[in-house]
Amino acid sequence: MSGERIARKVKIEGGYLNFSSAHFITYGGKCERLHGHNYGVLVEVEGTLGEDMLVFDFTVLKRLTKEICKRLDHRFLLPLHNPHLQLASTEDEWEVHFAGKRYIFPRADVAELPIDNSTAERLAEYICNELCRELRAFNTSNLSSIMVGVEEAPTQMAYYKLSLNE
Ligand SMILES: Nc1nc2c(c(=O)[nH]1)N=C([C@H](O)[C@H](O)COP(=O)(O)OP(=O)(O)OP(=O)(O)O)CN2
Repeated sequence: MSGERIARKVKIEGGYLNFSSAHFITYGGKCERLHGHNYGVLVEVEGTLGEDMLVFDFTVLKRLTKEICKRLDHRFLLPLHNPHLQLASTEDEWEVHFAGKRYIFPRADVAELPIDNSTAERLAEYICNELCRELRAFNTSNLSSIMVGVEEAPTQMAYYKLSLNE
């Protein structure tokens, strides 16, 4: 039905939409200890019915999201733009300083993220932006928004929602 004014939503969650990563955030002038989370990811896409009566193909959305999760899985999440961390790199390693602490990470074990802190909020934003970049290869003219949720633990989740086609 063309000119449809009803908003619809598709959602993908669970399964392999997860990543297990190490991180620490800085907050309140402090830096957490290095620790890990089994992060869960959900994606919601809103829009009208497009071709074949789909808002967007679940299977494509899952594949794209899984690929992004895979790039984060079993890595240290390094926020490249954290003003409280001093970073230095060589071809093989990242060196991270905070006050008296110094970490050395093999480069192959690091996900280099263009964010200022590896909070669930920023991770949701990062994944959402990555997903939008991947979606440029598809017809998304019927979509109005995309939202990504990142769950640090079953009790705590952060969401980021982006309006599309504005
Ligand atoms: N809004 C947000 N708040 C907090 C975030 C975040 O990303 N967004 N992150 C953290 C820390 O990363 C912290 O590691 C959260 O882990 P958690 O296991 O919940 O910490 P606790 O040890 O305090 O919780 P327990 O339930 O006792 O394990 C903090 N806040």
